[in-house]
Formats: sequence, C-alpha cells, structure tokens
Amino acid sequence: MFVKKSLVTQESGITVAILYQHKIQEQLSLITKSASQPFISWSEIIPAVDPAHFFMLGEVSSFRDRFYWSDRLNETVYVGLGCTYVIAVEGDQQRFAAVEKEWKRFIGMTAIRSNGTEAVPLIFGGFSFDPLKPKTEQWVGFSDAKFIVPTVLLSIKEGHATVTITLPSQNNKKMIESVVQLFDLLYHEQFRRSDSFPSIVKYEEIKKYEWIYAVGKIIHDINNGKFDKVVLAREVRFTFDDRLDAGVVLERLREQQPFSYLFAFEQNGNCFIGASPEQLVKKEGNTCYSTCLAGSIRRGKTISEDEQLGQWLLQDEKNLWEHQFVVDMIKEAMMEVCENVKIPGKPQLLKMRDIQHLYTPVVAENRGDVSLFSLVERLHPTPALGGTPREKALETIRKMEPLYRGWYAAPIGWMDALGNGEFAVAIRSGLLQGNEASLFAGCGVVGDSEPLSEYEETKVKLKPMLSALGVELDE
Ligand SMILES: C=C(O[C@H]1C=CC=C(C(=O)O)[C@@H]1O)C(=O)O
Ligand SMILES: [Mg+2]
Repeated sequence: MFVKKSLVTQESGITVAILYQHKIQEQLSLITKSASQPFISWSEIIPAVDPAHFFMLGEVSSFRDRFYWSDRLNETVYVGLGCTYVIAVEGDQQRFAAVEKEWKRFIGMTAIRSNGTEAVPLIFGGFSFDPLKPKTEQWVGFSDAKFIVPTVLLSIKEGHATVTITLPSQNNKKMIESVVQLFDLLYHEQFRRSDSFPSIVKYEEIKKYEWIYAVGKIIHDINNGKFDKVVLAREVRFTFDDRLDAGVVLERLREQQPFSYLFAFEQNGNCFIGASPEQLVKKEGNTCYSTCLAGSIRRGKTISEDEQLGQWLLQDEKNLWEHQFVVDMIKEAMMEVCENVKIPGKPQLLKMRDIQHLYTPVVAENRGDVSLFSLVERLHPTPALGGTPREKALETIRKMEPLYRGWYAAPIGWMDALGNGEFAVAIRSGLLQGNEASLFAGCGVVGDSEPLSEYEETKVKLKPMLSALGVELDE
C-alpha cells in the first residue's frame, strides 16, 4: 500500500518542497561562506509535519542514526536525524560532568543563526544504568553516556514546527545535499510501507526462576536489616520472523500510551525505545520538577474495579512504604541544591493505560548555580530504580540481577544550549535489534514483598511494550 503521510497536500507539498530545498541550499551555502566557527546551526520555521513520519524518513534517507522524544503532555516533541557531533563517555569517570563540559565546548564552536525562531541547538541522549557492571554484546554502541547533536532536528512546540540544521562549516557539501534530499522526501515523497507486522517465532523469559529466587533472597536480606529496598529487573526476549520497524513501534506507542514520555534512540540500526510514565527531572529557567513514582497495581476491567484497586493502592502499607523511600530521597536531594521545595504530604494516583502508580510531584527553585546534568547525577538512580541505601542496593543489583540493564531504568532526555531540558527514566522500554526485541521490567522489593506477586507486577509493566509489538501474553 502507498501511504501518503505528509500533512500537506500533494500540490502544495511540491511547492513547499521546492521552496524549502532552494532556501536551505542557498542559506546553508551562504552561512558556510561567512562562518568563522567550525560548526553552523541554522533554524527555520516549517509547515506542520507528523513527527513520527519525520522519524521514519531516517530509514529512507541517508541519516541512519535517529532519536525521538515527546514529553508526557506532548507539549515538546523532538526528532533528530543524523549525527553531526557525538559526545560519548565510557566508565564512571564523571560521565555527567564530562558530557556537560563537552556540550559547552561544542556550543562555543558553533555559529548559531536562529532566524527569529525560538529554536536553540540541543543534545539528546542517555546514560547506562550502572557503569560499574560489565557490559554485554547486546548493548554495543550504547555508551555509559552518549549524546548526539543531530544534523537535522525537528522541534514541535505547541503545534509549531521548526527545523534546526547543524553542520560542520567546512567540507559539508555532501551533508547539505542530504538535507535537501530529506526535505524532498518530507514534502512530496510517497513511500511504501507494509501494513503487516512480523509474527513471533520464539519467546523466552530470561532466567525467570533465578530472578524469582533472587527476589526471595533480597526479601530475606531486607528482613535481616542488610538494606531497606532493592529494585530488581528481568528481561523477556522475542524473536520475530522479520525485521522490526522502530517507526511502526513508535507510532503504536504514541497511539496506545499518549500520556507517557515517548523515546527512541537508534544506533547502527539498534533502537532503544519505550513509553515511560516517569520524569526524572526537568529544568526550566530556575524551576526544577521531579516525580516520585513507586507502588503499582494493574488497571481494573470495569470503572468500579479500577477505583477499588486505586483505593486499595492508596492505603496499602507495602506500596506506601515502597513509595516513601523515593519521596525521602528526592526530597533530600532537591533540598541540598534548591529552595522552596514543594512536595505534597500524601501520594496521589497516576493512571496509565495498563497500570496505576502512587505518584508524588516535586517542584523546587534552583539556587541558580546547579545545572541540569548535575541534578541528573544527584537523582540517578532514585529508589524507584535502584534502592535504599543507594550504594548497597546497587551492589546487590550488580551481584543478584540476572541481567545487564544497559540504558533501561537510566536517564534519557535532552538539554539545550541555554541549560534547560528534561530527562525521563527509561522504563517500560525495550531494545529492538533486527528480528529480536528484548523488553525489561523491574519491581521495588521491600520487606513485605512476595516473590510471585512481584513477578506478576513485572508482567503488568511489560504490557506497554508488548502491546506496541502486537503481543498478547496469557494472564
Ligand atoms: C522499575 C520499574 O518501575 C518502577 C517505577 C514505578 C513503580 C515501580 C514499582 O512499583 O515497583 C518501580 O519502582 C519498571 O517499570 O521497570
Ligand atoms: Mg512495586
């Protein structure tokens, strides 16, 4: 089937395409001539485009690396195609500060032409959960910190679209040609996409019994006073009869999980993708936001069952306890560097399509000298992903968890040239690799946990990615 995905009509599309091709070529060549800096960054308002369609153009254009971000309210959407500059750090060596320093250096090397738009260049990327745990083959290309300055960035804010093109100012003829070709595809190219989705040929729960046993051992250790809480995760892996298309999975997540952070980060054809309900931190000027999210129950099949489950969760001691560790830690971390820290005394419910959580929002005023990356460093991992006390929990995860988490449960997001940005916690996620998909889910284990109900909880947390892959598992 031929799919016409562009939001502009065929006829006006051709006009727009010619106009933009011409404009981009002319502008970029002009800027290149006059630029005294090693990089140029040029922004322009463009007619509305569908960001998922834009993401899919990465497949058919010469921009292989791509990313996607949209926040929980869909107020800010970013799609990046191509990679003009990459900042990658391996190991624990001050990875947060190292990325920030290099990003500042890059901005200093870049001539920015915003052309009356509000666009500013940004980096998008993420971190591994734990740089001290030995890496596996599966996560090759996903460094302990990896951030990208995309060649073409689409930003959509309150429905207005802008593109920001960032290029080296020398030897960029080929890149300019690729950008021009991309606009040709964007505005009037039809492309063929199949309606069918690959079928599953194999399903594995990786080290299921080892995981259940580890949960039991951790409960025992908690009750013996070794630590208070540990979040333990597991992996399921699917093999399909054909290659998975990250663009299609993304479109489904957008349809099925509209109130989540949607993210995708693709490296050499491997795509880490997910729909997370959990904000780690957002910085907007001096205002900082975070969320405490821990304690879970499934959604009900009827309105009244759903309400009953929600009321039960709001009063369940085990879940409230599991939640409180997160509140205490985030509160303390924020109070160290912010003032006016506002945190409600009791959690409320956050209802997603497949699951409901205990949720406490946090707002605070930064004292003015704390960067977004240093807040990410302070907060990661919260006890919703690591545990309490942090170091003991991390040691336990390193030792007991039958899994290398890679970027699962770690911060993913963006920061702009003004220091504003947002990071989500990359849960409800999976890694798509050719015909295979690995999905991850974890649970907060406390003294009152019970291994089999924690196992059931991971099944509920796998649902967003399972549905996006078209998989129905038996209840
Ligand atoms: C670790 C995950 O969820 C965390 C976030 C919310 C609720 C959680 C819980 O109730 O256990 C987890 O701490 C995951 O989805 O893989
Ligand atoms: Mg839980």
